[in-house]
Amino acid sequence: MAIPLSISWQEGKLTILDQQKLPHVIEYVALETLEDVYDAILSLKVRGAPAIGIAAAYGLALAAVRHDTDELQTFFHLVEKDAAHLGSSRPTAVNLVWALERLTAKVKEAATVEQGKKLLLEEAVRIHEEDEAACRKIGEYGLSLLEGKTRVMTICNAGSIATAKYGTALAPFHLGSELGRQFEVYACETRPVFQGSRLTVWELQQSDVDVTLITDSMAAHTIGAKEIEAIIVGADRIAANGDTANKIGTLNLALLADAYGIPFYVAAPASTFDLSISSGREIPIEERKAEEITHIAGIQIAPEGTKVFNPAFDVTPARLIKAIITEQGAITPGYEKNIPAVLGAYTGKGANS
Ligand SMILES: CSC[C@@H](O)[C@@H](O)C(=O)COP(=O)(O)O
Repeated sequence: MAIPLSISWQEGKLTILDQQKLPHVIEYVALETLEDVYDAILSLKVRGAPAIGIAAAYGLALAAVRHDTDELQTFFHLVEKDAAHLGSSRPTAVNLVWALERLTAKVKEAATVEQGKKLLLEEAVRIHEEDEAACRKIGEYGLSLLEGKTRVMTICNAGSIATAKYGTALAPFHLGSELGRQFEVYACETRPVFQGSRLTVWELQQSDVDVTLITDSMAAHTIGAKEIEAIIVGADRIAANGDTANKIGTLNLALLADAYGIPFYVAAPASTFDLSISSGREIPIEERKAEEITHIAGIQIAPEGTKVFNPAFDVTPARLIKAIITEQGAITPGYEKNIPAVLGAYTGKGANS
């Protein structure tokens, strides 16, 4: 058994694990054009904040290779146009624009178009490698924070396949498995797209982690009945005050953790912080199509024409978060002050504004 990976870059080829088909079909698809990458992000073939950023970075670099011009300013203009297009694929996970901004800044160092194409590819590879290292660190810090705790609940999939490797919220479980430390993980199925049942359960099983599936509506009962000791989730965007957007249903768990008096942890790399916004009120919340709720696996489960509200994310107020676990260490409340103090040389979105 091994920790599954979802993005591979080998010999100039980008391949992703099609997360829409999991867990029944394990299929890797090649993405060759800007539109391939845009569609893969939009359709959730590649998903999870860090993985979206990595895929978009490769997508921008791949598209640049095909631009047929020797004129540097024209090339820069085309790269920026591509970045704007990719950046519009999904609005909430800030890692997407963070990665694209890193590439569009990097390419400006080029003196020729050929050099620009090379710099873009190198930067995409760097983002990919840095994310794996960051997630491993998050796993280590997460393990210390969860010292003495065994029964932990999570939602969505903030795992290896949502990142370069290891994941964020799931990183302590993967590392724990490697080190012989066994957790009992309770995974919420995560309606409407079932990232919990389809992805988290599958991924943790690959890593020999003891995982139990529950429906989202069972969380309150399960925390009491199974004596859950902590909740850990990922993040799509964290504002300067610590307010955190993550998969819809996360806020329910944070409120439950507060009611039960158990710690609620967020795990995320520096690339998920958006210090250009002061609070969660400014985080754009993606609304997805009605069919995600009215249909399950193509079968209609609600009357024809049913009115639907389908926000893909919610925002957990910072006051409910016991700590935010990053690659630089755990950040504790007093977030406005403690986020910059812990992230130090952080160069993410809004950090230098
Ligand atoms: C390490 S992934 C963290 C988050 O991106 C994850 O928890 C999440 O909300 C993913 O949402 P998704 O809509 O599946 O992309």
